[in-house]
Amino acid sequence: MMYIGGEMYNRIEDGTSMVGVYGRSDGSSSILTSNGSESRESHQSLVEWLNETLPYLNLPWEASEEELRACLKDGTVLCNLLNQLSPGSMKMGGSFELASVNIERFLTAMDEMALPRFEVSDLEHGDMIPVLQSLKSLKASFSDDGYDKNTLCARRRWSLPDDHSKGVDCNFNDGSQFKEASEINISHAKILDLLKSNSLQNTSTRSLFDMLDKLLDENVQKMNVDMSHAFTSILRGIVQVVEQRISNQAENLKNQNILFRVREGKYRSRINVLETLASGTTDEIELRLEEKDVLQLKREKVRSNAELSKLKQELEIVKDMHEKQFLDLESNAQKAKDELEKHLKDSELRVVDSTQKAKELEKLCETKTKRWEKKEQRYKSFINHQSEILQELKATSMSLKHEVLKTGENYFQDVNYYGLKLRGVADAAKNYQVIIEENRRLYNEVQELKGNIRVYCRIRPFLQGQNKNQTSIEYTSENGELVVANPLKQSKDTHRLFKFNKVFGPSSTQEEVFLDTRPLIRSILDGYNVCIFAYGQTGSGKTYTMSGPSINSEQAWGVNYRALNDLFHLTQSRQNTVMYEVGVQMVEIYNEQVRDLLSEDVPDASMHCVRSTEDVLELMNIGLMNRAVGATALNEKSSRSHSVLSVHVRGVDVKTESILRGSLHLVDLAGSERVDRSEVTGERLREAQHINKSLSALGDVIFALAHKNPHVPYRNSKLTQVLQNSLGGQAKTLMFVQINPDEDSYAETVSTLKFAERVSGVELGAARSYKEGREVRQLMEQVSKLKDMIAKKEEELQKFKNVNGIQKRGLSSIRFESPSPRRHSLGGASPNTPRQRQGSGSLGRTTSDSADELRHQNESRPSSSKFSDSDGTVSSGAMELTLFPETSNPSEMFEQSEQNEKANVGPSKLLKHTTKTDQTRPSRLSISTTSSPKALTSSKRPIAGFSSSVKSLNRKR
Ligand SMILES: Nc1ncnc2c1ncn2[C@@H]1O[C@H](COP(=O)(O)OP(=O)(O)OP(=O)(O)O)[C@@H](O)[C@H]1O
Repeated sequence: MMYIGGEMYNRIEDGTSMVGVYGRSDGSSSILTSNGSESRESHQSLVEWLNETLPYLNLPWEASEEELRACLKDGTVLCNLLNQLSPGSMKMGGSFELASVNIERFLTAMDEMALPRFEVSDLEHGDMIPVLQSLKSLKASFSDDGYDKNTLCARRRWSLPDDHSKGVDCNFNDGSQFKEASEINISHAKILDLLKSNSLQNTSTRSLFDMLDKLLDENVQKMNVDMSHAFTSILRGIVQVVEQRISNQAENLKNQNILFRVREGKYRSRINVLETLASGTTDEIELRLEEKDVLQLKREKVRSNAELSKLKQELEIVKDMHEKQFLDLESNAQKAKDELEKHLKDSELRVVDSTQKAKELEKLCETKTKRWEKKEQRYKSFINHQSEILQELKATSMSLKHEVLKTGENYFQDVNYYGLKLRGVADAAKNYQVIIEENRRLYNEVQELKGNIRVYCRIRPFLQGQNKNQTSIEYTSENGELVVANPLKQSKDTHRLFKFNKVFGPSSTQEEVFLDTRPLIRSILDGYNVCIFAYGQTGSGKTYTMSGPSINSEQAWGVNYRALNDLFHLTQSRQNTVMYEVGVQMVEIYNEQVRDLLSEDVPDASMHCVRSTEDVLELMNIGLMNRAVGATALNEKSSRSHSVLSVHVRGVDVKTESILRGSLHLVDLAGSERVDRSEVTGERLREAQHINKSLSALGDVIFALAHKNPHVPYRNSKLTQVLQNSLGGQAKTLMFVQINPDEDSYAETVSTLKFAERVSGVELGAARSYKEGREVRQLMEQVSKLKDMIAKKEEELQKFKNVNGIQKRGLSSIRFESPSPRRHSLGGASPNTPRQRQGSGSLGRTTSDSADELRHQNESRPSSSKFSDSDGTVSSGAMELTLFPETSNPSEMFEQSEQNEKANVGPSKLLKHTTKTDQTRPSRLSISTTSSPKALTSSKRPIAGFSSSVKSLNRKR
């Protein structure tokens, strides 16, 4: 567009300059000057025309070029001239306007009219011909024979008011408005207004093209639908104007061509006139004029001819040029038209395209805008939320900081506080063990004073093949606490707490167990009666605790061996002050029958004097071998009987000759489990029933003792009869409660522990030692002598009765009144007397001796009445006598011991020995159930009281 516009513009200029060239060529100037008259004529006509147009000029008719220059130099005249020709076409800036500005404004107008122009310098100080030529052209344009259309057209072009101070384009005020409009992107309405006001007509072609360019370049992208229509309209308007101009130009050119032809004709006619003049009047001239003039004329003619031919040539050239120019212009116009149309189509397509794109863009923009708005909203809310959270976090962090600081302070305070406390605790902990020991000792002492039955609990370790994880033992403590729980039921109710004097865990050794038992055992050397029994279900370790798994290893020894071993050591260490005698009995209660374990052929308890540990071991071996052992599902070697090992000690103080008597009963009870669990039938079932019966009788006795009942049912079983002295008397009693740790035994364990708990609450009263002083002994001897005397007197009396029948009745009545020795020995009113407890105190004595003793015992033990047997058939005291016999005359026991010593035999040999000797001299230590010859031959001398009592027991079964 620019190119086309620019080209067109140049063409027009070229055209103009051609005109100028035509007007201002040196040739023409010389022609004008050479043709003085015509030149003058034209000069004069120009001056004339100027004066006519602007009368105030009042130029002289023959005004020189310099005069004209002076007149036209400031440009005002030129502008006024145009204003005069086309009134109001030029806005005059007044006297302040610069000359160059006025001239330029004039020249621009000339350009627009496609009239030849001149240079400002020409007017100022150069050649005036171009100036004059230009004015002449102007004059010709506005002359009557000139082309009014052009004039009108030209007039239209520069007739609008203009801001002359804005340079070349400033002439076209509306064009500049368009330019501005395009530059500032004027509104559609404004563009349309411009179109309607037809201002485009007055805009230069170049400006139009510029405008178009800018519109296309800058606004097509931004254009919306409405704008695109306006834009199309503008384009159409511009194209129409350009077309119109091109056609005008073409018209102009045609007119100029015609003008040139007219002029050519004129020049031709003039040339003809001049030729005619030259040929027709030669003679006259020659005649009339002087030869000088003729020559001058000839020269002028030649020159005119030359000039004419030159003019012709020039005319031809100009003609050709014009034609060529015309053709060029036409073709250019056509090209421009085509290109413009093409451009228009392109523009339209682009506009449509742009419109579509704009629509799409608009839609896209809308959706994007919406999306962005949504996003913005979301971000805003997110940021708000975040800032709220941040605030909260800040607040939290502050509070946390405070809290941390506070906690830190508290922590340090606490640390200091607890440090102090800890120091206190550490100090206390140092003494804790000591205090615990002290507490235990004190507790035991209190228990001792109260006479409580001590209870030690021992937990058997898991045996091989048992699952160690399935235990019912939850907790054990040093101070005798034990918690059992049912592992099959996971609730708190299943947890049970028991408290005993001591709890030995599975890892406790035999030695540890004995160490806690030893003080008790040792007390028998001080004259106390001690009973230790082991209670628990089958396989819970009763035999293990009491006897140990093997007698061959000292480490494995149970309480029995260790106790006797310890006693021997003690008796030896004390032998300078006290002379001790130790006798041992071992029986078992099987199916409610008492059986001696040390003498096969003697069914009742036989006493065996022992002097060393070896003696004891030998005796026990015999006892263990004789013990009834049966196989059950629970324990292969489960003993089905209660075994009782009794140790009797008699000590004589060397200095005071006072006598100490103490006894120790070590009882290994049969398994306490229920019958149904033993899975036994027949004989085994009967055994189990007996065992259970005796154990429940034991429980009843303990229950009666715990409640301090006036009646204690000792007689309900052999076991309770055997243990009567230990349970009800003023003895020291210790029970080992044995438990299995496995979960299967939970029920048995709990029932065992419950039983043990009841036992531990039983108070027997403070234990008392039996010490017999010399005086008492002397008195007893006196009593014995007196008894002997009475007996003699009775014998004499009997003889006398036999002699005198009359006196027989009276004697009988006396005998009836006197208490029966047997009755006394069997317990009578006070079976629990010391003599009865000693049992063997009546061994080898007469019934009168027994009666004396009984009397003595009644005096010394009035409180024993509570154990009296109401029916008088057999008393627990009788059992006491049989199992825990005491020789009233210790020398008998020593006598026997000495005999053994002389024979240099141990307990087993003693058995044999006694077997042999007892046939002739029954031992006082031996016990038999009957006084039959068989019994007498069974190595021990039968004890009347014991025999009868055992018989009675067996009868009771
Ligand atoms: N403390 C223990 N350490 C190691 N093994 C033990 C312990 N206690 C018991 N045992 C073992 O457990 C098994 C059963 O023990 P024991 O025979 O002493 O039980 P019991 O209660 O006497 O049985 P029963 O009522 O049938 O006589 C034995 O093999 C024994 O060696």
